[in-house]
Amino acid sequence: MTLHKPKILVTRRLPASIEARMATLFETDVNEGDVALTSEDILAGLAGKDVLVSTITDRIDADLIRRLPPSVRLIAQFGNGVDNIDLEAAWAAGLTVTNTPSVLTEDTADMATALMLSLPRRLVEGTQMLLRDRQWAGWSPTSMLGHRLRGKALGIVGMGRIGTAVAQRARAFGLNIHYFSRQQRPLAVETPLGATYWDDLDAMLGEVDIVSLHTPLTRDTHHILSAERLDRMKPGSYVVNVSRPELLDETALIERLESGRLAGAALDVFENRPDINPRLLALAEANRVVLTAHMASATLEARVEMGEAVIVNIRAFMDGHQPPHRLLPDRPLPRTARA
Ligand SMILES: O=CC(=O)O
Repeated sequence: MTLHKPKILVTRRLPASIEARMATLFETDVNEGDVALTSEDILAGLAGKDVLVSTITDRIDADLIRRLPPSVRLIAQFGNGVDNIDLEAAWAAGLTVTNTPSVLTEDTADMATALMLSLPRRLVEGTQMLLRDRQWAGWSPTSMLGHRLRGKALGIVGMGRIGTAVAQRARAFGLNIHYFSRQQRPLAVETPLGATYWDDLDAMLGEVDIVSLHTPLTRDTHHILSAERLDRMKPGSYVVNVSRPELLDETALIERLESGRLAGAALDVFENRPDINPRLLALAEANRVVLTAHMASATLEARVEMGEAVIVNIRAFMDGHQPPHRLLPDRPLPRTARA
């Protein structure tokens, strides 16, 4: 049992209800500025604290971990992905690390599905025509023709919680589900989805019309959609990425979109954010890609539930219990700690 209120540093603003609850439960310092803190700012803010509440915009690398004040024993990440944290270094330093999985699964899957629909059905283009170009194409037998989703094949890379939720939605749209994953999912998962498991990603890529990435960024998955693999995709197919930008070779993707080899891409994450590659912006102008601003899990509901999960993790840990979302070294490690 803790005798004092846990002292926590929160590196970004959180929904008001979560900040209010944290203020009653903990001695809370919030980064009011709400821009990503530097390592030095994080370290200065952590003096005398018990817990670092980090988010995916913080770079928690081995150097920062080595320099943490000894009072800090928990990194309670507000987020599902933890590729911004050097987990090996954290564990080696005896720290506990938690995240907030599950609560953003459905919202992220909704967004991936919306992006998947937006490409062949020219949703953004239709809006642009009315709004930017003030043009009315109107109904005609030949105007604004897209492509039907039903009957096409979707290849999901990473059939975890989010990948499975995407498959459920895609199934309702009549897509045939294929997936590549570290492990084959049980029949109880596969059968209702009519899902086909591939243990060879290269082979799957040649069979599907849309590839959607839903794997965490680890040492093994960095550029899992490499230039060579993009070349294995069917001509005229689509890429959807709401996961992490480093899962694909962005330059190689751009080249294949520019050449017309691939029909389109819908991206929520970008290698050089916030400076999005101008070639991607030009492709967006030409309605070849749909770009959103890392907002796949951005619903108020998800953010509040993520905040609640952080609170539960902190309280359990500080009371000497196992936090429900403790990360343990039983999964592939993130590739790097990155901003
Ligand atoms: O990208 C969002 C997350 O990992 O929570």
